[in-house]
Amino acid sequence: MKRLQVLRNQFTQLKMNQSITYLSQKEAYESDQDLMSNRVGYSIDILMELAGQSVAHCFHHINKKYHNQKLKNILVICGPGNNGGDGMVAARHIAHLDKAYKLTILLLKAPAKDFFINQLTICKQYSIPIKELPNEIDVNAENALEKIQLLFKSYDIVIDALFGFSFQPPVKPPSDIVLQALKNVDVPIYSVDIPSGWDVEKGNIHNSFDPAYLISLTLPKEGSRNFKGKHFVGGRFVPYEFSEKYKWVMPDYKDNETFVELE
Ligand SMILES: NC(=O)C1=CN([C@@H]2O[C@H](COP(=O)(O)OP(=O)(O)OC[C@H]3O[C@@H](n4cnc5c(N)ncnc54)[C@H](O)[C@@H]3O)[C@@H](O)[C@H]2O)[C@H](O)CC1
Ligand SMILES: [K+]
Repeated sequence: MKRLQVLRNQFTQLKMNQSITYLSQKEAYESDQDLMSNRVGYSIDILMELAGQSVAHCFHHINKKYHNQKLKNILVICGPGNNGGDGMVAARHIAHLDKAYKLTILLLKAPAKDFFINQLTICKQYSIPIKELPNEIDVNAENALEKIQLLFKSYDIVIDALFGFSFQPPVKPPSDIVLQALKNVDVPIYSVDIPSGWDVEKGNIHNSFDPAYLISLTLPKEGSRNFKGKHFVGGRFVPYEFSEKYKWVMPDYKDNETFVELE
């Protein structure tokens, strides 16, 4: 009888995850704005903290389950927008989960906004080195691609927090060379929200890299429907009323977990 109940729960879970809602770029943007409206009351700091923490928890779960907790040396590539901010938050939460994790943040350029400067200040309290690509590598040199690939290969894992749901192709330099380098490294890549360089609605139509893992936030985006790797969602911060308001089917989170794997 108990076994039957377990199977029934698994089936419900499977059905739920298969039929959850996928968002268009516009829907992702508008619902994010709604979360931060006076009506709902979140701020970007709160949302990013929750999003980044769910990425960290999910990352740790994957590392334990699929890599025997052996991968320790982690590069977090952070882009200029909030996807990059999620990467910064995730980095310091990962630092809390196992003292053996060694994190490095790679920025494409120095951030101008106080908000990101503050995020990096917190990361410094965790002794996370913060590198800027132009200080590491001359991106205009002939061998720049090779050098970036070598840099990436010196880590066990790369977390891709370069672009999220606001990405508009075509990709501009120097991000183009970074995406190209990611295509040629064989370390596991974890993408935050959407694999960078993918069209948010049409998927990998610009021949970008294919990450091993994707951690979508709030809900997956249309472009990730045909994602072939292991797909997770972190979004256990969206008020229940959003399901009703937007006719969303949200994933079913278990116990006290902040992420869920899509089957
Ligand atoms: N509700 C949620 O799920 C939350 C998600 N969060 C994260 O926020 C990002 C979206 O953030 P946003 O700042 O709007 O944009 P991006 O990070 O995607 O990047 C914008 C950044 O990138 C530049 N850019 C755009 N296209 C290109 C291009 N072709 N080439 C080069 N550069 C490009 C643009 O100029 C901007 O500077 C979402 O995905 C989540 O990860 C929140 O953190 C919390 C709530
Ligand atoms: K990304």
